[in-house]
Amino acid sequence: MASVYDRHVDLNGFMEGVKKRNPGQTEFIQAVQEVAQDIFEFIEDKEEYHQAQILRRIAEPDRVVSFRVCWEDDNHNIRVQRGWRVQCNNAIGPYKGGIRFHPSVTESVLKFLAFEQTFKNSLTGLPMGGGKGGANFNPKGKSDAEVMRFCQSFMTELYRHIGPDTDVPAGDIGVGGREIGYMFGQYKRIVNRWEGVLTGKGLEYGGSAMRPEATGYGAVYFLQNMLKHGGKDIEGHTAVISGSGNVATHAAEKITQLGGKVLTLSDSGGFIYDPDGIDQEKIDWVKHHKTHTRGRISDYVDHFPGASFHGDGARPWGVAADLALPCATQNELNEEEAKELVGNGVIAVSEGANMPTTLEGVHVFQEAKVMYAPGKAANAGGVAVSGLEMSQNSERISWNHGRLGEMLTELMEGIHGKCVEFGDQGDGHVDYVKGANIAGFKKVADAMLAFGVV
Ligand SMILES: NC(=O)C1=CN([C@@H]2O[C@H](COP(=O)(O)OP(=O)(O)OC[C@H]3O[C@@H](n4cnc5c(N)ncnc54)[C@H](OP(=O)(O)O)[C@@H]3O)[C@@H](O)[C@H]2O)C=CC1
Ligand SMILES: O=C(O)CCC(=O)C(=O)O
Repeated sequence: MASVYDRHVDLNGFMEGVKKRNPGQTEFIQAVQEVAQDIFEFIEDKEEYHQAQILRRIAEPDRVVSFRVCWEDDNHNIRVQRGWRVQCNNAIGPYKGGIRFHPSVTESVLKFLAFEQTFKNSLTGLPMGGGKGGANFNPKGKSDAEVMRFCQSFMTELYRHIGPDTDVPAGDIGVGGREIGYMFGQYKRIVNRWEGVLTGKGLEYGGSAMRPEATGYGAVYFLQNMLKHGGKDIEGHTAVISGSGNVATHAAEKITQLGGKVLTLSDSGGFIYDPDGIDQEKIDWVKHHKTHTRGRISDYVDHFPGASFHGDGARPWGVAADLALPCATQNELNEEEAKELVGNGVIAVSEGANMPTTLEGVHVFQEAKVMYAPGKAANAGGVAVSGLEMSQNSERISWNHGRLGEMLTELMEGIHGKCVEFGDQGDGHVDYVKGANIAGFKKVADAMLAFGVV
């Protein structure tokens, strides 16, 4: 059997090695598999990448830090959670990527996210490496005081592993403005320095205008670029969106602003279908309900009676629409659901979430030649605006909403262009998965080559 160090090891041999070294880490293995198939094709005749074992090295995080997070709930019970920071690759800049608080968080989930982030951050063109962190803590149902105590305890360990030129975390599922505030306050208290160590901060203390909107808006700008490339537009088209958090609500807002009609939103309890369209007033209600009241999407139908709620964790992919934007979580759109979307005539899919489509689902979109944008390209607007927040903090300046909006639009156009450059199939179709994987890989790989064996 070929060794993983063999120049001629094939994709299967490589993946066997990944599986052996990461037993049971299904999400991480899935993310590596999705990238490896394109990279193997790309490096076929590029001896330098083989000799330097670049892909093998990128698929091994620089380090995984795991730690205990101990905190006290409102009833004075001592609670123990596990926290992690996965620092995947810092070849092109400090580690950068969000923090997720959700009961489903495992080392495998964070390793997949940090691996994806490495390629995504490279695609932005900004100097940011890839990392991700989090804890198996569920903020749902917790009081503000409990969330604060948890965040402070989490940062009391995390602070020693991060820094403005080392690793700059941000938000993700379960981590929004409130959590970033508590974590930033604790970091500042411990190190006695104000520095841009987190992004997604409040505007009052060094945050960037446009960061809350950036991921959702960016996913729609990417969609707009794809449609334009195919001679189409968002205006007059219907869209199904999953999730009802930061990414989903801002994606819905931008689709609506551009003349599209959003039919669905969801959460882990199920989805709402509103045949009249989820307009700005309804989106504002959802934003407030999820962020401030911290309620459920099912409550939507009590306020907007034209809509229906489909419970038991149902997902919206059976609703016929022209556009689909999965914006909730990983593996939330499977092969059957992809077939259903294709059967209903979906034109384009833009992933606001990270790896929301299973590998089998991706193949369905690819075979049907649907315009399909993987998360690492489509949702890169969030981290790109985080990169701009880092620049603003370093320079002690602040750009306004309008300027940042222009920069986000340009950045998404640039990412789309890179995907086309490496993913153009020559028959008018663009394989955006391949384009994103190769463009993201090449920059990181070339930087690693420059460093020698480190
Ligand atoms: N925030 C950002 O800037 C970026 C986020 N992303 C990705 O976008 C996705 C959404 O993140 P974000 O909007 O920030 O997170 P939020 O916490 O704001 O919202 C998450 C949404 O997804 C739903 N959800 C979470 N887990 C599940 C699940 N297991 N099944 C069904 N629904 C679920 C939540 O429902 P419920 O309330 O029931 O939990 C909620 O509606 C994630 O994949 C994230 O990694 C990507 C790039 C940047
Ligand atoms: O803004 C950031 O640094 C992180 C965003 C993120 O976690 C992501 O792109 O998945």
